[in-house]
Order: sequence, then C-alpha cells, then structure tokens
Amino acid sequence: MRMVTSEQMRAIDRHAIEQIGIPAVALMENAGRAIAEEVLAFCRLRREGRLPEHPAETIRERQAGTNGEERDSAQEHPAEHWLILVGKGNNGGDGLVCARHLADADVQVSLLYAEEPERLGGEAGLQHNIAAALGLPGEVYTPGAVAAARSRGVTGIVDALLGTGAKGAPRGDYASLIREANESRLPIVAADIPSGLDADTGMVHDPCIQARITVCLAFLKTGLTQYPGAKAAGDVIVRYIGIPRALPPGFAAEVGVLLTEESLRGELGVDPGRRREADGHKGTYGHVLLAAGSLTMSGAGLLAAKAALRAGSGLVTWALPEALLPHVLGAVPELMLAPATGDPGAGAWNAAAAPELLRLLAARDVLAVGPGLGRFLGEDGFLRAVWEGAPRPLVVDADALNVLAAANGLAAWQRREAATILTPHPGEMARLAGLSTAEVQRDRIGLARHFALQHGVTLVLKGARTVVAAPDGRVFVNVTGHPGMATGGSGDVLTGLIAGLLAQGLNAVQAAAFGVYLHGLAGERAAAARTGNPASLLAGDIIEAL
Ligand SMILES: NC(=O)C1=CN([C@@H]2O[C@H](COP(=O)(O)OP(=O)(O)OC[C@H]3O[C@@H](n4cnc5c(N)ncnc54)[C@H](O)[C@@H]3O)[C@@H](O)[C@H]2O)[C@@H](O)CC1
Ligand SMILES: [K+]
Repeated sequence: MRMVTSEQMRAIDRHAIEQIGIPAVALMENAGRAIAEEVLAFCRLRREGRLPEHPAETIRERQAGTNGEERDSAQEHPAEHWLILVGKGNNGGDGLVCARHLADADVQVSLLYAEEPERLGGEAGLQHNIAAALGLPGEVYTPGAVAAARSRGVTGIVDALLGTGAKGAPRGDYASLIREANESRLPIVAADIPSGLDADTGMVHDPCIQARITVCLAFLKTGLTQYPGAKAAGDVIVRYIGIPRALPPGFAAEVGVLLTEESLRGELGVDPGRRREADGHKGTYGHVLLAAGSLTMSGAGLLAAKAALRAGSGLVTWALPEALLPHVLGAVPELMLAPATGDPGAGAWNAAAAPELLRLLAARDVLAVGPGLGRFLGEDGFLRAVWEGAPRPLVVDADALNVLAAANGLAAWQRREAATILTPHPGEMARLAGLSTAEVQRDRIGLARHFALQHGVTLVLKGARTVVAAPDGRVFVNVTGHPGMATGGSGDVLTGLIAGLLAQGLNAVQAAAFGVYLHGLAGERAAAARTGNPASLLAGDIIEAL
C-alpha cells in the first residue's frame, strides 16, 4: 500500500482533475459516499453488538461495494442520528456528500457548520446548495452545540472539518468544535484524516479529533501511520475514490510504501516464502559474521546469532571476547564461535580485534556489529577500522551506534562502498542526529528519509511503526508487531534477522524492510501462541516463532 504526504496528494489530485479530466465533483461524490458506507458499516456492527471495545489501530484498504454494506433500510438503523461537522474546504464538502448518502439510507443527520455555509466555495459550496435544496437540517456552530446535539439523541459524529488543506493547529471555532466532539464521547468517523492531525508527520495538534475510524481517501496519508497520529485515527480504512491507482509520472519513487506481503513482493521484489533451491547447500545461503556480546551482555550476542540462523543464513560465526567463550560454549550448537584477540580477560572488546574481524570477514558475506558490545577503550578506532575496512554489507546496532554518535555522527566518516544498515531506536537516533528523542519522534519519516539520503545508508528507525529509509530516499513503514515487543533483546533479534537475510543475497533495503516485517509478524505469532497477552513476550520467543 502506498502512502503520500499532503503535498503529494494535492499534486495527484491536480493531475487527476486537470490532466486526466476527472471532474473534482465526481471525486468528492465518491469520497462522501465511501465515508457514508463506512458509517453504515459501523452502525451495523454496533447494532449487532460486534463492535470491539477499542479500535485496533489497524490500516487496511477496502474496495467500494465489498464491505457487505449494500443499502441499509430504515428498520435497520432506527436509532441512528449522526452529526456532521462541516469545515469550509473540500473536507467539509466530503462531509456534506456523506450526510446526503446517510440521509438516503434513512439515518437521521444534522449538519453543524464551522463557519457560515455561504463561505463554502467550489465543490464544497455546491454540496452545501444540494444539502440545502434537500432540506437537510443544519446550523452554524455556537458554543455547546455538540452537547446540545447529543442531548437531542445524536449517536455518532462525522468529522469533516479539516483535511489535507489544514495549516497548523486548528483555530477558533474549529478548535472548539474538535474539543466538544472529543468531550462528547460519541464515536467519531473522520473524513480523510482526524482534524488536528499533521497529515505528513503524525504529530497531533492541540486539539485533535480522537477518531474511532478514519476513512482515508484515495491514498493513505503518511501521518496516519505514525504515533500519536495513528492513535488519533483509530482504525484506518483507505477507500478508492476514482483517482487512478497508477501514479503520475515521476511519483513512483517519491511516495512511501506500507510494508505488506503485497508490497514486499511488488515494490521490494522480495519473495516472502523464501523458497530454497532443491540443490542448495549451506554455502548457498550465506555466512554471517557477528561481532557482539560482552560479559554482562552475552545474551545479546546469543539472540542475534540465533536469529541470523533462524533467518535462514547457512552459517553464522559469532566473534566474541575470549573470556565469554566458556560460558556460551554449546548454548547454540549450530553456531561457530571466534574468540576475538585482545580480550584482557574481562570479557570486554578491544580495539585490536578489528583486524581480526576483517580477516574473518574475507570468507563471510556480511558483518553485524553492536548487540551487547559494551563501551570500551579504543572503541572509536575499532569501529572506524571496521567501517572503513569492511568490503561487505555492514549492520550497525546498539552500542556501535553510540560509538558512531560519540564520534560526532556520520558527517566525519567516509561513505562506505558496500551497503550499510543502521538500526537505531529513537534514543540512539537522537544521539546520532544530535536531536532530542522528542524531536526525533516529531517527524520520524521525514527525519529517517533525510538521514538516509544525506549519509547514503539504509536506516531502520525502530519503535512502533518502524520506518525503513533507503539511501535513494524511498521510505517504508512497518505495521506488524505490538507493544509487547518492547522488551530486552528484541532489537538484537532484529539485527541478527536482518544480517541473516543479507547473507542470503537480499540487498540492504530488502533485508531491512523484510526483516522488520518478519520480526513484527513473529512477535505477533509468539504472543498469540503463548497467553495471547503481549506483555509476557520474551525476545527469545520471537526467534522461536520465526
Ligand atoms: N480533488 C480534491 O482535491 C479532493 C479533495 N478531497 C477532500 O478535500 C480535502 C482537502 O481540501 P482542501 O484543500 O479544501 O482543504 P481542507 O478542507 O482540509 O481545509 C482547508 C480550509 O480550512 C481552513 N483552515 C486551514 N487550516 C486551518 C486551521 N488550522 N484552523 C482553521 N481553519 C483552517 C482554510 O481556510 C481552508 O479553507 C481532503 O482532505 C479531502 O477530504 C476529496 O473531496 C476528494 C477530492
Ligand atoms: K477531517
């Protein structure tokens, strides 16, 4: 599934209307009807008592006419009365079309305009005229209007106040309407995006609609994929409105992609089934070299190494401080162990290990460095030697990222010839980019894209809805996984997984994207296989579920 910024959406809209000649009013008609269909689907679930208590914050696409919601009769919605909040732009126009279709399905509707309806222009003005001609009841907002509507028996709200044309935090009566709508505790279906959401970054302004469902029009907006926006959006349903799926020339490489099995096969060219050749042997599937672990964090190395094996890497060699060897010997019998030189006996790394690693790497396909590495004397020289000397794909994680950050970020490091994948969590990203964690989270997609482009690396910015950014500027967002995966060792598993996929010949972007997708999916399966409660998940369970 592709995702666009508001600017990209505007350009795609313009292309559809001006170049292809699809009338804007036809698009608005489809948009409003799609929203009405989703409201009716919601009403049906509620009537049948099948509504989950909370939205699952999922993102899916639904085709017109495939939601099983043909046409509901009055008998089916005897008690439904929806309040439509109408802004003055095209988002409001969508709301007015939606109101008309709901009324036609015998749902009672009331229109609540944020501004004098005479100020609605273009297609939205046209829709106002139609609503007036039909006699749909409407009023202009005055304080307390939502509570008053609720006391008149309103059962749900359509938020058609602000869409992709919104600039900054909602102002004036728009802000008051949003606050009143949230305070009403009525279920809210948002048109295109929740009003108050930054459609590009996922940041929420104060106030922002807290929707139960967001019916996103034409293409998924990137801001709906990132928290806190994803929470404000509730369940996101992307609906086709007649804008051709084929993007205008030059757009294909620009827009982001949501990671699904379909996009893995399509945009990324990955075979998620990972068929192995009948005549393959362990050499066919690559050899990972892992530099990880220290005395108190040997588990990080074990987890990463095991995950690389589970990812399907033919062989895995774990290079580790010599003093660790007796403790981990036999823990994973499939592993090969390479005690690193220069261990002063304390189970810590040493700068002298770098040449040894590079020598080992000559007969291996990929190097992953970082999990449980610890901080040590000469770490900067160690990492720099590896960075500059490794002619194979390199995955940099955890403490190795902190070494990079301490060395003043990537600016002072030469660009590597072979692929480089960095896998920071938001705190590590903040250190790498010289920002605060809050600043990183404010625009995860934008920052990841910029960083990857600037430094020529593949960046995996972890956290809920992990972002993968490619050195050519493409971005991918992952939706698999759950908060139970925020547990010690989970990142080490991801590093091993990505390295294992690289060893099997996937390129850096494929391995990073497929790795985060699989990691989340395995986490979901692991939680389901246990108690179903994600909180009890251990990182090792993710490996077992791979
Ligand atoms: N062809 C198209 O362009 C289509 C657009 N569609 C809808 O149109 C929306 C975009 O419409 P518009 O570009 O007209 O913009 P919006 O409807 O998002 O709102 C823009 C209006 O709100 C006001 N406004 C902006 N920021 C504000 C703020 N912070 N506080 C208060 N008022 C503010 C502006 O004065 C402007 O008139 C989409 O989100 C979608 O819902 C759909 O109808 C499908 C077709
Ligand atoms: K909206």
